[in-house]
Amino acid sequence: MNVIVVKNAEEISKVAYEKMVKAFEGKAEFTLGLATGGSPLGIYELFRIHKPEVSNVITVNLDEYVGLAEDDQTSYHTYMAEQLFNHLNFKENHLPNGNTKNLEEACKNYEELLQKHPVDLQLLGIGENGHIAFNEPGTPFDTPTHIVELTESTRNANKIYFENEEDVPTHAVTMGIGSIMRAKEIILVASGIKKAEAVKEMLNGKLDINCPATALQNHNNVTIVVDEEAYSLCNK
Ligand SMILES: N[C@@H]1[C@@H](O)[C@H](O)[C@@H](COP(=O)(O)O)O[C@@H]1O
Repeated sequence: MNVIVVKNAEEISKVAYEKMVKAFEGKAEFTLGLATGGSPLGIYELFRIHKPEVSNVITVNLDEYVGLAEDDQTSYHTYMAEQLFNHLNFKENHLPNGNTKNLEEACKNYEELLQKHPVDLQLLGIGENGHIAFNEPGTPFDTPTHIVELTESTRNANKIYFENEEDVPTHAVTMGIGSIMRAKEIILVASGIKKAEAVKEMLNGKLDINCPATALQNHNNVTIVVDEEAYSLCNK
């Protein structure tokens, strides 16, 4: 894995943004995999400031909570609309459907979409427990898009986005590790000391389903962009 260590979150966003734009500019069509959470916010801000040409870009997001209406303030649909889709004219935008009675079918449909539009570049964050998208520890590395029950640790980390703790959904629909690994290129961003343990495991640990991000060791085109704090436990 190619590792770029920079000073802080702002620098991470700059490096990731520039790599992403370079990848899709001038391409007839490009499928860009996007992520939510705190980590990509600075990247999306740069998109809003610089407004690159994205009419050739189809976006596919990693995941969505189960049981929230698309226009719910805390859904990932709303997050993406507010951060990006209301500001730039992408060719198409897709997120998994977590608000349906037939979640199995929603997973199947999303996997079909990914087969139709293979991801050229996938942006990822990493959870404190090493999860990628919502693939929690214990998820086999070949899983397609599926329904997950969120761990206490993930619900805890994400509760800041909800008014009440009990509002944090218990389940989500997520691209699987198998789906993510099919992306031709992956950029993972992580900043801050809270991510240091997960980053260390991902880079220095053995392949282990208990740290989903270690799966990335098997991918041939991954760039990890981290700040000094997130990298601080590596090689120690
Ligand atoms: N489903 C998202 C992940 O895609 C994200 O990478 C992770 C880290 O979030 P943050 O960037 O806020 O630390 O949180 C959530 O669980």
